[in-house]
Amino acid sequence: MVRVVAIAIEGLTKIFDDGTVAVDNLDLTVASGEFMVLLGPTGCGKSTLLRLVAGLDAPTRGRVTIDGEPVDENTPRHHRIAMVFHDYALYPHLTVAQNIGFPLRAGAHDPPEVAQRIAESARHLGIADLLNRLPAHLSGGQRQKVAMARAIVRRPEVLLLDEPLSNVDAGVRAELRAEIADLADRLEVTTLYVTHDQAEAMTMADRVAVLRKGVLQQAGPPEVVYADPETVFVAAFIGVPRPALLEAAIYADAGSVVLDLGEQALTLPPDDPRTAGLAARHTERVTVALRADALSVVDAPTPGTVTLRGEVRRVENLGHEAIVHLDTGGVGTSDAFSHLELPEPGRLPAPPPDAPPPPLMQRLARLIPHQRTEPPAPTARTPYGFYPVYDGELPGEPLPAGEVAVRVPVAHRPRPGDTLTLAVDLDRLLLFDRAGDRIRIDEHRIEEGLDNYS
Ligand SMILES: Nc1ncnc2c1ncn2[C@@H]1O[C@H](COP(=O)(O)OP(=O)(O)OP(=O)(O)O)[C@@H](O)[C@H]1O
Repeated sequence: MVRVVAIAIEGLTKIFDDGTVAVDNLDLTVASGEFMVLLGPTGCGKSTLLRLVAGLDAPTRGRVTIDGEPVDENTPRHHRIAMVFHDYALYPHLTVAQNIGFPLRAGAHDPPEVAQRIAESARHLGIADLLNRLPAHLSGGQRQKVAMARAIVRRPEVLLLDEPLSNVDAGVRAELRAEIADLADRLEVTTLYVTHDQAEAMTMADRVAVLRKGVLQQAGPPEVVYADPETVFVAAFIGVPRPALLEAAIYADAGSVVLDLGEQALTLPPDDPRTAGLAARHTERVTVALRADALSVVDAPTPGTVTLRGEVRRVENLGHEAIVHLDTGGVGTSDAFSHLELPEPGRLPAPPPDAPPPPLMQRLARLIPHQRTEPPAPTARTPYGFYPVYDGELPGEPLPAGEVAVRVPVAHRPRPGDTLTLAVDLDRLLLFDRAGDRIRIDEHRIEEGLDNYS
């Protein structure tokens, strides 16, 4: 079934008077009945975006339409939109029933209908037995349910939720997550849900939109943003434990490709399409993202398997499994290079000095011989790989050694100091360029193929 686009956000930009760019040229559509989660770190513009969708603030550029009708500051109480904030904002002197019925007070509803709507909303949230209580006599979870009941009492078509569970106890949060997602589904209401909690995003969303500094990084189903991230930021922001981000240099020679991590290298199998795709990036510096599920402990390297060695630093016993953290001797990608840095409060930082050159310059750069011997002698190795780091890229302080994490059965957990061999699943090996964008090896191969025909 083709879903109708309920919310269309086009070229939306919000620049505050002090110059803060809170939302930056954002395009996003939310289908009718869809549960879309806006996910990102604090200050990335989630709340600002929600307020623009609600018509509470005016955008600097761009527009929002709901079912084709523009939303603007003249329609802040758009009758089809309901919003819930994290602080519940209940009236302390009103009972639960009066709080839920509050949005109907000025409407054209007669008292029996109001009572019926309040009862219906309370039933949806499972709080029908609390109707005569005052908010002070409710738990945090119950208060949030009252706020939700109040939001749905007008039977909105669009529900905007701004971190509604952030003030609720951790224990109740998981339960409420499921209830809210289930409620939105039953009511077939189009929902935009803001959170910085990836567990919330992954468990509740039909699609997750990941924001960084006001810029949309990626929107897609939870399993896609997890397994197929478009930027290093998305890869690093989603997943527990966080993936290891390691500096690497690509070295291609006579059909084989090596991802050099410094103290050790991943030698990719020749004749593999992924190897062919990477060969064109000979000498390029990249970030390798390795999630725990891209790694598995093996007894010893076997032919055809790509392996890493690591020394066990820490073992976290979670009862059902253990997470083993190993030092591979690799170099962790610094914040400045990984594009993971959080915005300074109130202001976006200037673009990093190592912002990528335009594509033509990148191509030309590959043609410029770098200072190295060919083939690289072991002495040419740096902590970053075979090739010396290019000018101006080395930070003053040495970077921490790159740790990777792997899951093992508790019964087979190693001890700190043990050395393990890890097989790397090449299908889950994620590579990113210096701009933080995903290197899609197959696409690159197609591009190269086209080049050959031009
Ligand atoms: N009225 C304002 N004037 C100036 N800057 C503002 C204003 N409101 C928000 N900002 C800034 O805009 C950026 C985005 O803020 P916003 O509240 O949308 O982020 P957020 O992702 O919702 O953060 P959080 O998760 O902490 O609520 C931040 O840098 C914030 O400091």
